Parts: sequence; C-alpha cells; structure tokens
Amino acid sequence: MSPEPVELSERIFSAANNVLCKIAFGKSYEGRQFESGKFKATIDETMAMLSSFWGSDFFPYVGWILDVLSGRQFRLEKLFYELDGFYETIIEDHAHSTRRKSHEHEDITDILLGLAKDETTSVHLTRDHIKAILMNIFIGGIDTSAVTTIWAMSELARNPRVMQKVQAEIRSHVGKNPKVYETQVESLKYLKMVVKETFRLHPPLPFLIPHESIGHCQIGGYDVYPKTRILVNAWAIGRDPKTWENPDEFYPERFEGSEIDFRGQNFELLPFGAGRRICPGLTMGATVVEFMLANLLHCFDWELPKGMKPEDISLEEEAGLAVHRKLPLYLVPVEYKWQDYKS
Ligand code: HEM
Repeated sequence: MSPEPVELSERIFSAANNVLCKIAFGKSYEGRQFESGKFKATIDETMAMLSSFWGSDFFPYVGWILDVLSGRQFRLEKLFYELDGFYETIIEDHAHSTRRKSHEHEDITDILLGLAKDETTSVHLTRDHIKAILMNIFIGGIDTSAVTTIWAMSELARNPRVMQKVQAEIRSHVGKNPKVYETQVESLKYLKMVVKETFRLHPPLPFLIPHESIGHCQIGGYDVYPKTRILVNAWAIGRDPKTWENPDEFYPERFEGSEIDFRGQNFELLPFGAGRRICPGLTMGATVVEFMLANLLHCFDWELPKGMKPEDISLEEEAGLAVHRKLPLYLVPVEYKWQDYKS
C-alpha cells in the first residue's frame, strides 16, 4: 500500500511542543493539562491577542471601552486564567514531585525554583517571575521553532535539488543510524545553510517585537522622538535586492563562504533581532529547528501528493505576530530504508 499524504504543520508543531516542554517543564503537558489540539489553539489565541488592535494602546483614557465592547478584554481574561492554571500546575508538579532530585535531570523549572529558594543570590525570584519566564518559553519558543521548520519543509518540497542535496549530506554523515543525534547536527554545514536561508525568507516574527525609543535620535534623516513605537521589518531586510542577489529565490548556497549569520552581528539577517533585546532563546531555537529538520529529512523521503508539482506548493502567508502558512502543508512520507544505504 502506498503511503498517504500527511498534514505536516500539526505534526511539526506537536514535535516542537514536546521538545521545548521537555527542556523547560520536564515533560509534555499535551493531552494532560490541555487535551490534544487545545494546546495549539491556546498558543494561537495568545499570538492573536498579542498582535490584535487594542483600543487602550491608542486611546489611553477611553480605549478600554472599545476593548470591552469588542469582547477582546473578556477573551484576554479567559486566556490569562487558562495559562495561569497551566503554569500553576507545572510549578506544583515540580515543588511536590517525588521525581529524582539529581541535578543531572534538572529542567528549567527546577533551576528557577532552586534560584527562588536560594537566599545567597542577589536575584529574588517570586512565583510571578517564574510564571513570566515559563510564559516566555512557552509562547516565545514553540510557535517560532515550529513555524520555521514548516517553512523549511515547504521550501524544500518546492526545490527538489536542495532537498536531495541536504538529504545526501545528512545521510552521508549519519549513515545507517536510524535517527540523527543532536551532536551530529553540528557538522551538517549544508543543513545549516538551509536553515539560514529559511530564516532569511521567512523570519517567523517578520516585525520582531515592537520596540519603543527612549531617547531622541535621527535615522536616515528622520527624527525619531522618545516613546515612538518602532517596528523593524526583518522580512523586507531579508529580501532587500540591494543586499541579496535574486532575493526571492531559495538558494542556500548563497551562504557558502559568507560571514553573514543570524546572531545579531549582521544587520542583513535579523530573524532573532539584535542588540540588548535580541532573542535570548536564539541558540535553543536554532538548535531545535536544525534537529527536527535533520530527523525529518534523514528518516523519510518526502514526495508530493499525486498530481502536484513542486511549484504548486503555496507560499502564501497568514498575517499575525508569527507568520504561518496560509494553507496546510501536505506531503507524502516514504520511510527511508537506511539498511540499503550505500556510502
Ligand atoms: C526559531 C526560533 C525563534 C525565533 C525566530 C525567535 C525570534 C525572536 C525575536 C525576533 C524576538 C524579538 C527581538 C527583538 O525585538 O529585538 C524574540 C524575543 C524573545 N524570544 Fe525568541 N525566537 C525563537 C525562539 C525562542 C526560544 C526557544 C525562546 C525561549 C526558550 C525564546 C524566548 C524569547 C524571549 C523571552 C524574548 C523576549 C526578549 C526581550 O524582550 O528582551 N525565543 N525572539
């Protein structure tokens, strides 16, 4: 029986969720605190709340009336209690757990609770601080890593030459091992170029996170006054024809021998921002994307659904704080017979 197409977006989201929850909370709470599917819906609702129009942002004295009448305030409060309950469960699970106390298996929540108890440090963490940090990881890390991986798979499905080249690299390094280990990813140079090229064309937060200027400055002859809201268009910067040759083409080789990286030192490529407010989860986010992609590409060959051509894969985007594909991504996974691999 030939394999059926699968909807990849949901599965990649679930994988990113499992990996990041394991690192941060020690286990995945999908199907427990949140039944399956509800987890994604909660993150989607949070992203929608973060990117929607708030009357009170623009009309400080009366704007709240708009927010109440539109029902947004009610949605926000409902979401707040849902998320707060989730973080309470995680903290309680850790505080009263019979889990092993060995430092070897500590997750981020263990470390934060340890810091909160430690009276010798100058950092005084409260329960609210801990919840806020967990919120940053939960909201900031899962969706961004999943979205990048989904865009990478979309571009690879549209570009069979790149797909074959990156798979050949992974398989020649990993050989007959049925899966790729984190330590093996470091040597996958072409995979890293594929990820960079994906960040260039599809930065998951195309306007980063809104900033506010604290002092007066001039940029390109324009005065920017204090308290101005600033949006940096990382999406347009990544497609600027003055910097990038054939900017709309997915061509990872453009990074061969290039110094340009996404770590905030090169303003041509800013998927994680730069400077003081650069994403603190940069290394974790990039590692999770490379790791998920390496395994997807090593374990399966990905064919197009019957009758579809590579150029039929849509790259249409859906507006939001994090830019998702507008349409689901269906591909056919064909299990790779790694026993047959010939180096
Ligand atoms: C592919 C993955 C990721 C991408 C593309 C990404 C991107 C970004 C961007 C663009 C910003 C705003 C920077 C700015 O406005 O200057 C940001 C902020 C942030 N990110 Fe990430 N991120 C990713 C993964 C993660 C992960 C895994 C975590 C946590 C474990 C995380 C936590 C945060 C936090 C806490 C902030 C706010 C920092 C602040 O306000 O100072 N991110 N991220």
